[in-house]
Amino acid sequence: MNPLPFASGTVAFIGGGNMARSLIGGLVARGVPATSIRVAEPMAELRDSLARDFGIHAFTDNAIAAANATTWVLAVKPQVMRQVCEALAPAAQAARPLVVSIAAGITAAQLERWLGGGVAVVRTMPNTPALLGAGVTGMFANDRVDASQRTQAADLLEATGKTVWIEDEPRMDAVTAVSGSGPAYVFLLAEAMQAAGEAEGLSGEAARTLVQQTILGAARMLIENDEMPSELRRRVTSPGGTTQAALENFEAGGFRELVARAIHAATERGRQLSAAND
Ligand SMILES: NC(=O)C1=CN([C@@H]2O[C@H](COP(=O)(O)OP(=O)(O)OC[C@H]3O[C@@H](n4cnc5c(N)ncnc54)[C@H](OP(=O)(O)O)[C@@H]3O)[C@@H](O)[C@H]2O)C=CC1
Ligand SMILES: O=C(O)[C@@H]1CCC=N1
Repeated sequence: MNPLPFASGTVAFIGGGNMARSLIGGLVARGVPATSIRVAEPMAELRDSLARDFGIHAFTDNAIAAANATTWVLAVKPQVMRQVCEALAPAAQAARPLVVSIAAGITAAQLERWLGGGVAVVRTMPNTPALLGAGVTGMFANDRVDASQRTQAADLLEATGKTVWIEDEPRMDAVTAVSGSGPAYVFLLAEAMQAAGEAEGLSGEAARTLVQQTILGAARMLIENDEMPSELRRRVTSPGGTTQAALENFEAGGFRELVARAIHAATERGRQLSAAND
C-alpha cells in the first residue's frame, strides 16, 4: 500500500452514512490526519458520532464541507445524487476537484453532467470491510481524470484495502453485485449457519464462535493459498463423509444457480438505479 494519501490535501465526504463511516474509519485507522477529512451529513446524530469517533470536522452544509477540498467523495444514496450534484455544480465548476462517487448504479457521465460538465470523476464501488482496512474497491475513471488524479483516487481507496481498476464502465454493476453487496451474502451465510448449529443443539455462543472462526479461517485460506476454491473444498470433503453429505444438499438445492441468480439480480438493479435516478 502507498503511504498516507492526501498529505497536502483535504477529502470532503458528502453524506456520512454507513459506507462513508467505513471509509472514514479506515482512513483514520491508517493514519490519515483527521484534519484532512471533512464530512457533510444532514442527520445531527450521525454528524456528532462521526466527529466524536474520528475527530473529523462535520458540517450540515455540503458546499461548506466541499469548499477548498481537493477530493470530494459523493457518499449519498443514488436516489438523491442528482439533487446533491446539481447543488454542488457551481462549486465544482469553480474549484474543479477530483470527484469520487461510491454510489451504486450512477454513471460517471451522469455525475459529470449533473456537476456542470468537464469534471474529473472516478466512479468507485467500495465495501464495508474498508473500516478494517480489509475492503476492496472497483474503480472506473472518466476521460477527464489525469494520471496524477488516478493515483490520488487509488491512494484514497487503497488506504482502506485493495483496489481493482475496471476499464469498461458497465462492468461496475457486476462489481457492485459481487463485492459491494458481497459482505451481506457472507453475513447471510453466517446467520444461516449459526441458526442451523443452534437447531442441532449448540449454544448460541458456541455456534457464533464456530461460525466466526470458520469464515475467517476459510477467507484466509482463500487468500494465503494459491489453490483454487474448488481444490480447497475438495480437501475438506472426505469421500462418504460429513462434508459430502452437506454439499450434496447444497447442489441438489441449486446453490450455484441461486448465487448466480442473486448476483444477476443485483447487477440488474444497479442498471435500473442509473435509469431511475437520471
Ligand atoms: N452500505 C454499503 O455497504 C455500500 C454503499 N455504497 C453506496 O454508498 C452510498 C451510501 O450508502 P449507505 O452509506 O449505505 O447509505 P446511508 O443512508 O447509510 O448513507 C447516506 C447518508 O447520506 C445522507 N444524506 C441524505 N441526503 C443528503 C444530502 N442532500 N446531502 C448530504 N447527505 C445526505 C443520509 O442522511 P439521511 O439518513 O438523513 O437521509 C445518510 O446519512 C450509496 O450510494 C450506496 O450505493 C457503496 C458500497 C457499499
Ligand atoms: O445495497 C446497495 O445498494 C449498496 C451498494 C452496494 C452495497 N450496498
